[in-house]
Amino acid sequence: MSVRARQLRCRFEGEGGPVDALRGVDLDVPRGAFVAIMGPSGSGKTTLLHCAAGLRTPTSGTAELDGVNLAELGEAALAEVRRRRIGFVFQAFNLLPALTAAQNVELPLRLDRRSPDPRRTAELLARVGLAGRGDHRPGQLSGGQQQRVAVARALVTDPEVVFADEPTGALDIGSAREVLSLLRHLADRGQTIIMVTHDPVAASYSDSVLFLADGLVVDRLARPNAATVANRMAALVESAERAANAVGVR
Ligand SMILES: Nc1ncnc2c1ncn2[C@@H]1O[C@H](COP(=O)(O)OP(=O)(O)OP(=O)(O)O)[C@@H](O)[C@H]1O
Repeated sequence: MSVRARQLRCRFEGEGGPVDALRGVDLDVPRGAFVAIMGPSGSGKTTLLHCAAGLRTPTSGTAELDGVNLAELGEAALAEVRRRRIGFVFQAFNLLPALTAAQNVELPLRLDRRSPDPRRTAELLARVGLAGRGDHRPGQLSGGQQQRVAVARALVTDPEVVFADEPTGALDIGSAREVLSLLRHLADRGQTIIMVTHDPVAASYSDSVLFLADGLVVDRLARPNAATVANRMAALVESAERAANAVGVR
């Protein structure tokens, strides 16, 4: 599934006044591409992911999946697209504490009134390194294990596009590598992957990196390697800090 956005703007009414999280962002991700989104904290990465996936309505601009403008879908059709065609890994995992790991993974199928196949659930848990943990509840799992349950849950419907918000943020190096290799494999098979990350090594698994700063796309990098990504990020963070200091001085 291709993902496209044009001139996305998103304004939040914050306590200290309005915040423009996105100020005109374009996104073009062809089917089967793996794109990483990076940028300093607060640059709009999560907001972009939510708008592109139809979880949030932008203030203006358009988000399209396979050429269909999400704003033109009714609530029911949009919910169906989200249930059947999109997988989303939330930054805060969003697991249900009363359900086991396996039940959490199967939830998107049950919400779609489909019967889960326990073998497929077990296989997915094994692929994220959680073989034999299916009957544990989130409270009995480490943060990294919970994050891997969240990744397995996003994949259970075999979605055409996976949006992942820092899917390796809580993982040790070995588990992160497993999850990233899995995402890379899915992209090579034709699933589209859009991943927010702070980690240059994670970004190096992608086909291209989009850099955001202050709600705008400020750079792009094709065929990234970790060192080049780290250099670009360092430059971006430095200029964001310089801009913040300049505002403070004024
Ligand atoms: N619900 C909200 N209400 C008010 N302001 C918000 C809301 N969500 C995000 N923002 C603001 O919008 C801006 C962009 O937030 P966003 O979470 O998209 O950034 P981010 O790049 O994902 O940050 P991080 O790397 O810290 O997760 C920030 O200034 C944030 O404080």
